[in-house]
Amino acid sequence: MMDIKTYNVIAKEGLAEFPTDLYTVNQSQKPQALLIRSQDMHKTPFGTNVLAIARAGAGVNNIPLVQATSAGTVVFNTPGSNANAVKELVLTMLLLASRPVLDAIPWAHKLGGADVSLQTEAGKNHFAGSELLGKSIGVIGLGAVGSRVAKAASDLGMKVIGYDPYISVEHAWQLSNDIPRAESLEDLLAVSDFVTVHVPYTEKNRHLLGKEQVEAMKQDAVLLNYSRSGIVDDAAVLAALAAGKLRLFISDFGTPALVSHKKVIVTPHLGGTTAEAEVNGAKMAARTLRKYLETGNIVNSVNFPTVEMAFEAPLRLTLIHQNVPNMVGRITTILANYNLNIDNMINRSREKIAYTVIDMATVSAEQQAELTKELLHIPEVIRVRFLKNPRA
Ligand SMILES: NC(=O)c1ccc[n+]([C@@H]2O[C@H](COP(=O)([O-])OP(=O)(O)OC[C@H]3O[C@@H](n4cnc5c(N)ncnc54)[C@H](O)[C@@H]3O)[C@@H](O)[C@H]2O)c1
Ligand SMILES: O=C(O)CC[C@@H](O)C(=O)O
Repeated sequence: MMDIKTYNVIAKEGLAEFPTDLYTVNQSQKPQALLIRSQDMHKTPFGTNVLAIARAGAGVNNIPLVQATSAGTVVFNTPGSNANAVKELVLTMLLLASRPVLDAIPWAHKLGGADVSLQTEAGKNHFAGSELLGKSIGVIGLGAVGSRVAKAASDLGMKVIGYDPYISVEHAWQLSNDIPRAESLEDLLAVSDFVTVHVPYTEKNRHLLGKEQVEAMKQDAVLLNYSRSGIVDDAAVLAALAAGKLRLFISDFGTPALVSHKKVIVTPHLGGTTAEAEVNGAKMAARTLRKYLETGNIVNSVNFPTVEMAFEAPLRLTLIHQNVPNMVGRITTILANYNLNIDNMINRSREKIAYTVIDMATVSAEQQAELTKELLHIPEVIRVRFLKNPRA
């Protein structure tokens, strides 16, 4: 039995992916894996018993990746699982930024008496808005969310300009050729009536939109942050608003200064919060965890290489080790000393970490224990697991 510990609200459809004959959920003090959403794992200690952490969602800045990697804990996310939800909320906010319905609705509900329609016609011009058609929007980050926002804005008749110097081949293919790419962030900021940012939070992206970038924006531009707190320098935006620059700042990440400001609209980290996205993310996270725990295969990891090898032999040995020369040689020498024949093998690395998967015929539990001990004796080996193939 393996135990999965959850943090935050995880959709029941995701938890149902764990068969009860193989898994328990939240039953052990030493779980094999964690399934989380926004839980701050920088402040939540987890032991080396944790083989993997799956984040149902995109952003992984809530997880100490360097610490997890050196402990041999594989971290996964669920790319794209909530991208449509974020896209739809960004569209909602673009429309709300253009049509003052948030003020108009309470006004309309206060009207009374026999002449509601007369009062309506007399007062409605206070709530005249503008249209998105023909306005320009700069989309920073053209991944799962940004590429969808760019397409939807273009479908609404907006002039879209994108910026993503690190775009993946997959997302580049998805993006229409009609959407021009800015050479630099400054080029995008100079021409955009709306600027929306969809990049991950990393040290490099901290204050990607800082004082200089806010100053480079159009006088009446609207800035949206549905990425992460810290990617936009909120203080720089507040200073700009105080100086009469920018029409509106819309953020999914409130602070005391933001929530009390008249030219700021805050949503409570709602971008990925729809019933559909929560189910998508939880199911995807659970399936990714099961794949790793049961077969050792790694997909959608943010700190380990992708490794997929069909599990056909009776037994699989997986090793997490430092990415240094001659590891495979040292590992296979130990196996040869036990006279073990290798059926299939794969070795992949990512930065400082490497992962080796070796398929072989069955060996006894005793021999597995001996081998594990001996392999862990190699100083650069971090974790050793034997997995039994249930179908062999
Ligand atoms: N508000 C929410 O609830 C919510 C929901 C989903 C995602 N997010 C946030 O949005 C981020 C993006 O999500 P995604 O699913 O699109 O991720 P993604 O990985 O598919 O896309 C991110 C894109 O940003 C690009 N990028 C990175 N740094 C950049 C930079 N400096 N300039 C321009 N482009 C840059 C990458 O090349 C990539 O294409 C997540 O990391 C997460 O923090 C928030
Ligand atoms: O779990 C959530 O509700 C938010 C997820 C979102 O911020 C993400 O990064 O995917």
